[in-house]
Amino acid sequence: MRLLLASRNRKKLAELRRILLAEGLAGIEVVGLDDVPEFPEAPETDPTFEGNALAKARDAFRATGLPSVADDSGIAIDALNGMPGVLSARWSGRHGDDLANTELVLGQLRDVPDERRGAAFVCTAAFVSGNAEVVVRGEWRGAITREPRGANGFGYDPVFRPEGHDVTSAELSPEEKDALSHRGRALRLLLPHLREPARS
Ligand SMILES: O=P(O)(O)OP(=O)(O)OP(=O)(O)OC[C@H]1O[C@@H](n2cnc3c(O)ncnc32)[C@H](O)[C@@H]1O
Ligand SMILES: [Mg+2]
Repeated sequence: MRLLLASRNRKKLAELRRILLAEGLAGIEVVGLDDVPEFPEAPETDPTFEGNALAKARDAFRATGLPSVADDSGIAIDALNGMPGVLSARWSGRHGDDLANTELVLGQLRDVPDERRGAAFVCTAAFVSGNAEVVVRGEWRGAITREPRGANGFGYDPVFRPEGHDVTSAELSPEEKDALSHRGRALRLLLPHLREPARS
């Protein structure tokens, strides 16, 4: 069976691929959007991670006929009432500009004391195939630092210090991040559903 990972974010795609391959999905070949003919993608307009993930996975399944996984994710900052949330990728106004997005968040939190800098990474993963639609959610709590640190990962990783750690998630190794992260948690919840159709 071929499984399509429907993301345009190269670094997110690499994480999705890495997490799934680490789980040893026998009989499943993981492909990305670059491996299938291009298709129109609806804008991500839903106010919830779940709604956007499902829309992305449905688009991909409808266009390709391949069982498809989509991930809608972001960071929810307590002191910003849960924002940027679903707007995380374009918080600064420029989609995918990780540097501008993190700089903006650091500026918005400049006067927020350490004990109120809590945040959570959220990942919802949706799986759509011929006979099933499943959506799961993984969360990873931590705090927003005062300066970026570390070169691994992407997005807000350099300014996110996971609970129980003294380093940012951009200072964790890829394997450490996957073991703890919102994305790792969500995908591991999805695994039993992915294995199901591979047997039939
Ligand atoms: O929609 P696709 O094509 O998958 O790619 P995207 O980058 O637009 O993805 P989202 O709409 O789900 O937005 C997710 C944003 O949230 C942030 N984010 C999500 N997971 C993250 C992680 O593990 N580490 C750091 N930042 C993350 C990062 O800024 C992402 O661009
Ligand atoms: Mg997106």
